[in-house]
Amino acid sequence: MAFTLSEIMAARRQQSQAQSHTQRGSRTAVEVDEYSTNPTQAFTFYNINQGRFQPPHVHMVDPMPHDTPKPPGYTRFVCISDTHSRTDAIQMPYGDVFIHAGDFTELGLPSEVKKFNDWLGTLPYDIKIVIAGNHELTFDQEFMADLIKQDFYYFPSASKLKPENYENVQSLLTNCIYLQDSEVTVRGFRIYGSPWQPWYYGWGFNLPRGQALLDKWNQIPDNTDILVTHCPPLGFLDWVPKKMQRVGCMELLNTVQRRVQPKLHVFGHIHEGYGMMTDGTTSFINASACTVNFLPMNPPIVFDLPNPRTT
Ligand SMILES: Nc1nc2c(ncn2[C@@H]2O[C@H](COP(=O)(O)O)[C@@H](O)[C@H]2O)c(=O)[nH]1
Ligand SMILES: [Mn+2]
Ligand SMILES: [Mn+2]
Repeated sequence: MAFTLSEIMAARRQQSQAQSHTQRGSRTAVEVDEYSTNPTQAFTFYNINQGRFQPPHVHMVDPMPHDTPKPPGYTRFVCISDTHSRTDAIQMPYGDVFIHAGDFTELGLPSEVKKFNDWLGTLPYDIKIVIAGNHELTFDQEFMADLIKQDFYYFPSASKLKPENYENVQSLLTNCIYLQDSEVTVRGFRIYGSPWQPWYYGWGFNLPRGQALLDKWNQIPDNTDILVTHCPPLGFLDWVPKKMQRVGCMELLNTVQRRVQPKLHVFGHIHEGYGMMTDGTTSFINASACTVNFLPMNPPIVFDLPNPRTT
């Protein structure tokens, strides 16, 4: 891939801007990036994960073993995602706060949501936080309205659903706190959740890359401690090997690194990206339980954070 001199100069300007924001610890409003619609090219162009920050803090992190003792004064987060109605064999570790980053069903059918909620009811955590993903079709009311207009053409297996069965589908989640472009404070941590992701074959909560997604990320409060999204940010656990593509969201990356700077960002969606990384400020967890073949093989990832001081 060849870049012109002016493109290289523009990338350098962007890099040094990002670097000086990081050094000063300042937070800036995020604008749509000119390479937003081509994330694989943007990853190379901006040298994300290597040249954007000096010294390079970005690296993979080995998830903590589940039997690691929790230090006093810490809260343990148990992160999972993309369980796709396959929770039966999953071994859940000790922890305080459960976080599920979406795709807990295959199609968002009320029967699947009830089954997931029953499973949540068996889990021992003090607090359980859940967001939706693109597979929770019924949680996206606008998507369902369009699906009816198209006579369920793209999702015939959802055609037996009647609006009265799913209009209030969130109310079936009685055993958790459900976040949808909203936040909750638990144990002093501000947690924000959002289900949106870049358009891919017209599933639920799909939006075009660029301004439409940035409008959603702009709703994330500056002082969020833990961000939960369904999709990854560009360059972090977002590689799709079979397509040789980076598919994370550029505007989400810039929102996380330049404005919000949460301690922890939990997501899923790209099953192949299961694992953990850090950029020195934020720890990134792709908690996809299912592999690319939809087998629930990946264990939940646990993460400890010191309890915020309350004065
Ligand atoms: N090339 C892309 N592949 C994508 C994208 N979004 C998802 N995927 C692939 O699908 C699986 C499963 O995702 P799910 O939402 O259906 O559970 C994921 O692991 C990827 O392989 C995309 O935007 N581009
Ligand atoms: Mn999934
Ligand atoms: Mn998904």
